[in-house]
Amino acid sequence: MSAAKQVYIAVIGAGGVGKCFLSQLQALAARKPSPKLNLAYIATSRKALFNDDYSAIDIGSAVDSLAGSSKSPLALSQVVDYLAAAPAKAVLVDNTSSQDVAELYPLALSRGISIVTPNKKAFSGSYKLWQDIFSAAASSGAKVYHESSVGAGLPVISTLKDLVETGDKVTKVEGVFSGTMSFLFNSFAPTEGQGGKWSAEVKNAKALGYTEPDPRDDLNGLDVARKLTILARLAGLPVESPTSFPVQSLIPKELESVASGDEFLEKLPAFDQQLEDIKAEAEKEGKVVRFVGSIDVATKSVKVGLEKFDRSHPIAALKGSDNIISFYTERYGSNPLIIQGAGAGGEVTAMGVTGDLIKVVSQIA
Ligand SMILES: NC(=O)C1=CN([C@@H]2O[C@H](COP(=O)(O)OP(=O)(O)OC[C@H]3O[C@@H](n4cnc5c(N)ncnc54)[C@H](OP(=O)(O)O)[C@@H]3O)[C@@H](O)[C@H]2O)C=CC1
Ligand SMILES: N[C@@H](CC=O)C(=O)O
Ligand code: NA
Repeated sequence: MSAAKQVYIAVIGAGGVGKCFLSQLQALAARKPSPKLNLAYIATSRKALFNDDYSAIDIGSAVDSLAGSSKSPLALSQVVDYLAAAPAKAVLVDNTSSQDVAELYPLALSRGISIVTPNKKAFSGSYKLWQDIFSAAASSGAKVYHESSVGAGLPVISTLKDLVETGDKVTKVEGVFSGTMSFLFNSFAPTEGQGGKWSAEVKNAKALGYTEPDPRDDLNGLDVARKLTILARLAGLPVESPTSFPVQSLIPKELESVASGDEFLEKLPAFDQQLEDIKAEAEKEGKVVRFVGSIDVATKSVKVGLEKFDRSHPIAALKGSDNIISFYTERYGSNPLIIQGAGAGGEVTAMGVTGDLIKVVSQIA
């Protein structure tokens, strides 16, 4: 097959999502699509695997080979140089939650490298970074897709883009945007039965691969704030940052300054009563508490935090790590367009990433 029929892929990050992505990529590559998908670089923060002549890394054994590799990762700007010099078009798949990698996107895009990622940092950082990313993509023609940055593999971003690009007017977006928060409240404050201990459920959410690498990024509301920042920007609001609107944190004040996520998890059981009190207050009204977010486009207001719901409300009745996202628009009137399903987990998140890769490859090769 000629070089022109190949697409070179670099993968940064091989954790919960990255490993699932690699197995989906292996299945995709085995289907022998045209063009051929050539894994040319893979790295974690400590190790890398690549060949100077761009010969393909075996996808099926990439994780094991990476663990045994003696190569250090290239500096991020060198990753861009390496991909820009590849014999055909290249895609950078960022499966990290790194701000440094996110800040590389404008440079990569400006050099013709497309980006596919579940990482929220680039799209919910400063508004300038957002503008730099999309103007670099517009000038070079490189593509940038980030479906899994909101609602994991659920078609949230593609749906919102379709609404906006087809001329509908989005008036409000609301719902449950965190798989971790959904799982925590569904198991700690279920609509029926007792529920588990808050700190134990936080550990479970981490073990199930729902949390951010540091679970405090979920519990402080910032992960949901990032998702709302992304959706608000796509709906036309130039939100400056995820800290420019009210966000409720569930981190106990006493633990705000602990040094690491592990130390936080160790100390959290001593503060379980704080969440028990919130749960009991809702129960007194016959309700359950849930962590939600909303964007009101007309008033330009975005907010994130706890609210009480009747037990029969669709938000109260969610299961597992499910998200529920309602789009109110002029066309849909008072019956919103609703998207519901798993909002976290390696396989469903990787599905969004692999789906994005398929779209990019079909456009660039
Ligand atoms: N888990 C989920 O359900 C969802 C996750 N996401 C997003 O997906 C991304 C990945 O999440 P997840 O897989 O759970 O996280 P993990 O912590 O499991 O994996 C992160 C991976 O990124 C690597 N990494 C981190 N920083 C760097 C860096 N600077 N350079 C190279 N590699 C780096 C880590 O390597 P090392 O171990 O060496 O540090 C690790 O391999 C995040 O952005 C997250 O927000 C989005 C939707 C759902
Ligand atoms: N930690 C996030 C992962 C997906 O974005 C969540 O729990 O929703
Ligand atoms: Na999504």
